[in-house]
Amino acid sequence: MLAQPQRPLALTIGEPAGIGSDITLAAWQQRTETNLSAFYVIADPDHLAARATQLGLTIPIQIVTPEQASTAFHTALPVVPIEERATAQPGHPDDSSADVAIASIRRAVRDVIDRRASAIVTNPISKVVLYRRGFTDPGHTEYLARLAHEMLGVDAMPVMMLWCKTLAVIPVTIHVPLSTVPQLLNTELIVKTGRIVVRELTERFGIRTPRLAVTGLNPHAGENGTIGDEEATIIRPAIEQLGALGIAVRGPLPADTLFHPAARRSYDAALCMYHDQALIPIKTIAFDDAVNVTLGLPFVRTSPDHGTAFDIAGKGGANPASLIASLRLAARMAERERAPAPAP
Ligand SMILES: NC(=O)C1=CN([C@@H]2O[C@H](COP(=O)(O)OP(=O)(O)OC[C@H]3O[C@@H](n4cnc5c(N)ncnc54)[C@H](O)[C@@H]3O)[C@@H](O)[C@H]2O)C=CC1
Ligand SMILES: NCC(=O)COP(=O)(O)O
Repeated sequence: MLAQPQRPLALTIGEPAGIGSDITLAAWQQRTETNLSAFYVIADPDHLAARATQLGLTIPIQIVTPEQASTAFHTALPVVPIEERATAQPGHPDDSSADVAIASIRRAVRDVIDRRASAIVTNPISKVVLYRRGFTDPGHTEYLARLAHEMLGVDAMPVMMLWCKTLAVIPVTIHVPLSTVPQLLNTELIVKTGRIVVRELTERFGIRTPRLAVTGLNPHAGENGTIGDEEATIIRPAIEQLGALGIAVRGPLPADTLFHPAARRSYDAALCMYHDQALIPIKTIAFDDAVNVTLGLPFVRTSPDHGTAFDIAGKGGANPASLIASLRLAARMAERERAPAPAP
C-alpha cells in the first residue's frame, strides 16, 4: 500500500500577547535549515502581521485553507484565519486574549479529527488569563481530552510528558497545589499512567521495551518509611502491578539522584509524583529544545516546554528552538501513525 502524502501540522497561536507569534514567525523563517514539515498557524492574520512589523520582519503571510497550506508553506507563512479579532499588545493580554486562544485550539482539534491536519502543535497559553474567562481546565492537556470527548466521543486519560533527546519525564499529578499531591496520588493513577506511557513510547516513539523509573514522593524515597509512607502504601504497589504486567519498571527511587547523566541512561522515562519533580530536571538540562507531548489522546499533540514569556514578547529575543523541536517531533509521530503496520 502506498503511503498518502503527509498532511500539514496545525499550529495554534496561543496567548496573543505572548511570544507565540514571535516564535511562529521565526520557525517559518528557519523552515529550510531545520527541515520543517509544512504547518499552518490558526490565528488572526492582521494581529500576526502587526507582530511581524513590530519585530521588524518582512514575512509573507498567506491566508489559506488547511488543504492549501502545504503548497503555500514554501513561499509564505500559511494562516488559517479565525473570526475572533486579537487586540492584545505584546506582554499585555486583554479581553480578546482568551477567546482567540480557545478558538485557535478548537479549530486545530477539529482539523486533526477531520483529517485536514496530521497533528496539533500548540503555542503557550496564559492559564490565568483563561481562568479569568471561566476556563475550567488546568491547561491544554486536560482541555484537549475534553475536546476529544466533545468532538469525537472518545474518553481519553491525558498524560503529560516532557521529552528531549536524553530524558523523558512524566508528572503523575499535574497542575495541582503541592499540598494536595499526597491525597491525589493513588496506586491506580500511577498504574494507568505507566501503562499509557509504555503503550505510547512503543507505538509513537518506536521503543520496543520501554524501561520506566518511578520516583518516590518523599526525600530519599521515604528512607524505609521513616520519612513518609507513600512509597510503601501507594507507589510500591503500583510498581508491583506494572511489573506483573510485564513492564520493565524500577522504583520507588530517590528523585534527587535520578537525573544525572549516568542515571538517565538507565531508563526511557521517569514517572514522577508531581509537576516540579518532573519539570525542573528537564527544563534545567534542555530548556531551549525540550517538548511537551500529551500522551493518551486519539491524536498527536506537542508544544514548546516554555510559557508565554510576556517579558520578551514583541522584543525580538524569543528563541524558537523549542517550538521547532515540537513541530519536528509532531511530524515524526504523525508519520509513524501514518506508516502502514508491518505484516503480521
Ligand atoms: N504549554 C503552555 O501553554 C504553557 C503555558 N505556560 C504559561 O506561561 C505563563 C508564563 O509562565 P512562566 O512561568 O513565566 O514561564 P515562561 O516559560 O513563560 O518564562 C520563564 C522565563 O523564560 C524566558 N523564556 C521563555 N521562553 C523563552 C524563549 N522561547 N526564548 C527566550 N526566553 C524564553 C522568559 O522570558 C522568562 O524569563 C503562565 O501563565 C503559564 O501558565 C507555561 C508553560 C507551558
Ligand atoms: N508546565 C507545563 C505546562 O504548563 C503545560 O501545560 P499544558 O497547557 O500543556 O497542559
